[in-house]
Amino acid sequence: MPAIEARSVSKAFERNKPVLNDVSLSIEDGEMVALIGASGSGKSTLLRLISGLETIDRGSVSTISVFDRTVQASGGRTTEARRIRRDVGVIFQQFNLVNRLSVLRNVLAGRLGKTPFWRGTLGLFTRADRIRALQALERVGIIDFAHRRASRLSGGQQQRAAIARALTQEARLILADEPIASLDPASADKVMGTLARINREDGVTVVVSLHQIDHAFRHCQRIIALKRGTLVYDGPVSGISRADLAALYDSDTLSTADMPTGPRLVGHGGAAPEAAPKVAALAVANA
Ligand SMILES: Nc1ncnc2c1ncn2[C@@H]1O[C@H](COP(=O)(O)OP(=O)(O)OP(=O)(O)O)[C@@H](O)[C@H]1O
Repeated sequence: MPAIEARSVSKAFERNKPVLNDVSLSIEDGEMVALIGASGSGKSTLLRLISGLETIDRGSVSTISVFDRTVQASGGRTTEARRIRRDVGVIFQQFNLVNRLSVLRNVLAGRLGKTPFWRGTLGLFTRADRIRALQALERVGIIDFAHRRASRLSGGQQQRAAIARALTQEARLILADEPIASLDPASADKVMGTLARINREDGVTVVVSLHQIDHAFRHCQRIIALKRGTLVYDGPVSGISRADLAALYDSDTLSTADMPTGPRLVGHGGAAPEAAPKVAALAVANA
């Protein structure tokens, strides 16, 4: 079953200014996919549409399904979208934790979708939920900070707390929108390594938008590239070249640090995409 199925997705915030233009893609359960593209290419918008945080254009033929349940259709969010969100963990660049609450309380928020409303508002989580949250904190390596205020964690630690929240939620799909954009290289490595491990060990599908292409090469098996709202590449990381990347970013000065020198993949449990890569489209979009 595909984790995500998007058909002819278009989105415009202003009339005649499409931010996404007829984007179709299918991501299998268990894949770890990097979403890349220059600033403003539509990565966040696509992730927000998949998670149901944004709505497709009214009257458009776009459809988006998550685990075979329709999130967007007939020009709007479906009534199911809210329920589907229980299976989807969303991680943003700006660590979306509640600063004044403890790390543990933030992580327990992952249980809210599965907790009766009155219990959740009073913070009355079950013992099983607390154990689950502590186990998640242990897995992401920040159990020692469980009772610390979220605001007192470093950016990388906050991002790992957000991953622990998704684990506690038992998310089957994690959508991470530039989760390492504001982190130093070592913290970025830890966050990406944590996402890759969860993907590998738990089979959680991960779609992560990135500006740091080297991380896409190191941790992901498949790349989907957007250029000015159009999907221009969808295929294995091994199928994308320096020239393709230069075309994608309109740059002939890509840093060598952006390209891998060794093996491109680290151990990964996801399924390989079968669709032929659409490298040719890059040249067209760049023309
Ligand atoms: N709520 C909004 N209202 C109006 N325009 C928006 C809104 N959200 C995004 N946009 C516009 O849509 C375009 C795509 O934005 P988006 O954030 O999806 O790109 P991105 O590829 O994620 O960029 P970045 O890498 O800089 O985060 C941009 O031109 C942006 O200004």
